[in-house]
Amino acid sequence: MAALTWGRLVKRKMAADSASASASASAPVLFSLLARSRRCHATVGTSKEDEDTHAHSTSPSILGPDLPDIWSSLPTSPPRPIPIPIPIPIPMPPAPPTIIDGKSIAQEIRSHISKHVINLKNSYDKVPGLAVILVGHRRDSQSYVRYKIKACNEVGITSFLAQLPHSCSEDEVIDSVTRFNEDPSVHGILVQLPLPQHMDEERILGAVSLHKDVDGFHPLNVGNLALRGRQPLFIPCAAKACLQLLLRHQIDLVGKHAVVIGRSKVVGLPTSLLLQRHYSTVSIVHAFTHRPEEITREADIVISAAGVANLVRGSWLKRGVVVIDVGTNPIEDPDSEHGYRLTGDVHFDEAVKVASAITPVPGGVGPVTIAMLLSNTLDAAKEACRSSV
Ligand SMILES: NC(=O)C1=CN([C@@H]2O[C@H](COP(=O)(O)OP(=O)(O)OC[C@H]3O[C@@H](n4cnc5c(N)ncnc54)[C@H](OP(=O)(O)O)[C@@H]3O)[C@@H](O)[C@H]2O)C=CC1
Ligand SMILES: Nc1nc(=O)c2c([nH]1)NC[C@@H]1CN(c3ccc(C(=O)N[C@@H](CCC(=O)O)C(=O)O)cc3)C=[N+]21
Repeated sequence: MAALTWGRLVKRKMAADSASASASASAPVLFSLLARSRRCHATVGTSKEDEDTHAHSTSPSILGPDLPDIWSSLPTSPPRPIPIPIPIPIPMPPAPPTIIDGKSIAQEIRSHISKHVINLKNSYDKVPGLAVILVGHRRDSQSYVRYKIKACNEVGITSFLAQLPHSCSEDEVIDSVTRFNEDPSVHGILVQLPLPQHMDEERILGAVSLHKDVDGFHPLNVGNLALRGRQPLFIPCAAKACLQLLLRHQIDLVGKHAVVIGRSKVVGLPTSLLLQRHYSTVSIVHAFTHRPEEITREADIVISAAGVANLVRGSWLKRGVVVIDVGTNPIEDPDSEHGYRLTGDVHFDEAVKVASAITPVPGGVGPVTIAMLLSNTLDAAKEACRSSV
């Protein structure tokens, strides 16, 4: 409606001008009216997006088909002085953000892995095997282990599960690790974390054979990831998943400022190392970082793995930033089936208004992390074939 009303005013003004002014004056008049019309419509919308949409959509209506019907109704007041035309830049509306679909990327990766598993079976009569060691009865750990086993079944990887009670000794866990180290049908070993507090995590993880360390937590694999010119045998799955999501979306990493929130061996540390290998400039934010929002606001890419629900607010982010949310945090929700739901580290509803691309939780990094575990297991089985011929 507003567009039409202004269109009519324009025509009235033109009619008045045409009655008094010479033909040579009409071009600047039209230009000034166009400019004013744009300015006028810019006030109609309530948001920046509205402004831009109106600025684009109204200009044709000024010269539109309703032009002749108001020639007869002239304005009663005298024409106002014509302002000097000022060209108004018309900003392009921001493109809607890409919601990175981890589920479908994981599906693609899994079907690729399935084919390789079949090839390996046909060519070498070898089926990749993944062993998972689960200590205790944490509900979240049990679910994650279930997902891993289900994913193995889907792609034809054999899975083995050792379940130990919370009260077992560190040596009993090491015994399980040793048995799987020696079993030729097991190519990858994963000790589900966290372990009970009374256990020395580093000792247990250090016992996993370097060649079966599909989690990539062995100190030699971590060291080789950190050192230029060296190649780790395995890279931690969540870090690989983050890079997969970025690379598959053709997000340029070279020279970009990436901020990683968290520095754990599971996610933060390997992700920051991997980003450096891809030539990003990396800042690390952790629990002791002062004013983290000042650092994230400078980032082209933010990867959050703090385990703190809704830590990263929209105001922490620069417009156009790419956001990868690794955090998987259960929050109470009496309306959902299990009394809780999962949420990320990033306040999605705020961040989605600022970001150019963002991963959701669930359905972002998580499924790709599991796909990377399958991929590492397949690599371990291939390597075992190579070393046995
Ligand atoms: N989607 C997926 O595939 C995966 C998701 N996850 C999820 O990612 C999250 C992190 O996991 P994980 O690395 O194992 O967790 P950890 O608890 O081991 O590490 C958390 C890291 O975040 C930092 N941190 C904690 N609070 C803050 C804060 N307020 N501000 C800034 N930094 C903070 C800690 O800093 P400091 O070192 O100083 O203590 C630490 O480095 C969890 O939600 C987990 O469930 C984990 C693995 C895979
Ligand atoms: N040795 C070891 N290696 C790990 O890699 C490891 C670990 N221990 N301990 C726990 C964390 C956590 N982690 C996740 C993996 C997948 C999802 C995942 O698939 N999440 C789904 C949702 C799952 C749901 O709905 O419950 C998603 O985000 O869409 C989440 C978290 C791996 N971790």
